[in-house]
Amino acid sequence: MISKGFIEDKSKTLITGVYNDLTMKNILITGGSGFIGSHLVRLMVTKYPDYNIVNLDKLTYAGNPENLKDIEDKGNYVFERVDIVDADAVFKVFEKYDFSGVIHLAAESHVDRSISNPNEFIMTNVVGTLNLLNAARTSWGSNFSDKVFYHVSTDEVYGSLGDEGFFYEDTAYDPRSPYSASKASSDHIVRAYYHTFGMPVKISNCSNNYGSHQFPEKLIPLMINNIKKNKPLPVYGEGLNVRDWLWVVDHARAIDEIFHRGKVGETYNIGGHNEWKNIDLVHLLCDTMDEKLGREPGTARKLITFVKDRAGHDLRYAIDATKIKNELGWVPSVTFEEGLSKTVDWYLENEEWLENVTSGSYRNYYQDQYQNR
Ligand SMILES: Cc1cn([C@H]2C[C@H](O)[C@@H](COP(=O)(O)OP(=O)(O)O[C@H]3O[C@H](CO)[C@@H](O)[C@H](O)[C@H]3O)O2)c(=O)[nH]c1=O
Repeated sequence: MISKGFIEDKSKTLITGVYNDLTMKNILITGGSGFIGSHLVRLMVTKYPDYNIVNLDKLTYAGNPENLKDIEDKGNYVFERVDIVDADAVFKVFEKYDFSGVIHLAAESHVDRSISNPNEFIMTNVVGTLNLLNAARTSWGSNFSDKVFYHVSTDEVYGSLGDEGFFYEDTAYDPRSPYSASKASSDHIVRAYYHTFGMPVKISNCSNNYGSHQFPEKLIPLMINNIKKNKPLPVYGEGLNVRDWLWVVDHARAIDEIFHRGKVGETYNIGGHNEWKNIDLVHLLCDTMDEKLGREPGTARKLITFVKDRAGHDLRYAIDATKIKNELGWVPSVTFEEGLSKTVDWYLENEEWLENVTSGSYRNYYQDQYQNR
């Protein structure tokens, strides 16, 4: 084991050189301060005390270490504030730690933001992924034994479905937003490093996630926040678009399975088989919130406001998750009703978190704290 002092004195790790204890695997998780990333870091730190989990995160508006407050003092957790677009900084982290595995989640993820600012998505999602692949390749040389580079991706790479059918692992890519095009590009680059350089890669493509710690720009936390504050509930177009919702903790469980037991060079689709038209989901949220807040039934529904549709709005996503079920035995652990109820409770109990992320105060606090590192 690494001596306690070595871990606790984080400043020491900066000058000690390669952080390498042969009894402890160093695993890099990028984007670990974000929504899905923080759930994965929590799972890995808790479930695998013999792993040293290094969370590399830039701390954008959507990520803050506050999300990991409950585990940040664990001896097997380290935080590195790094922008994956900065190739030198990424190389330095790979020099400092001897990683046996990389789980790459860091990404710009909001479709609407990708429409107003595509460049940032290409830089972070495409160039950032390339920088990580290059750093891993340099660090690992040609010795790939027991190494894994795992790219966590989205079902949006497959494009838009009509009223019928599902996305399968071999569905042709047809990304239609700058966000999904950037994720499709990074998937292709990851696969290219497998075919060209023999890098042991894995990819998963997951459907829409919901749960605690999701930035309230995404549909579910945005609606919860607005219902609480009696603000309008903006439903794009006629609300007929369909999404396949999965509890974020179940996504983290799936990533754990794929990372440890998935086949190298393969893709796994992850989804909850839980399709909802946006308007039906918003109705469910309204009714759930009315009940939990002790309001008159029908109160929240009056806040629904149909607004201009998203440009190029994909109609429907639906995942066929047979492969991960048959190969790895993964199935969701909760029903949508259970997961949604837990989620609503969390946002109602964590008002301060919601206020701080929307005002940016966590971000400012942590950015000041880490700016000289
Ligand atoms: C924010 C917002 C969204 N919508 C609609 C647009 C979509 O049809 C649906 C869900 O929107 P979003 O929560 O933005 O999620 P969506 O665009 O589906 O993409 C999500 O799901 C993807 C996986 O499918 C992830 O890769 C993305 O990172 C994630 O953002 O709700 C509204 O009607 N009103 C809203 O205010």
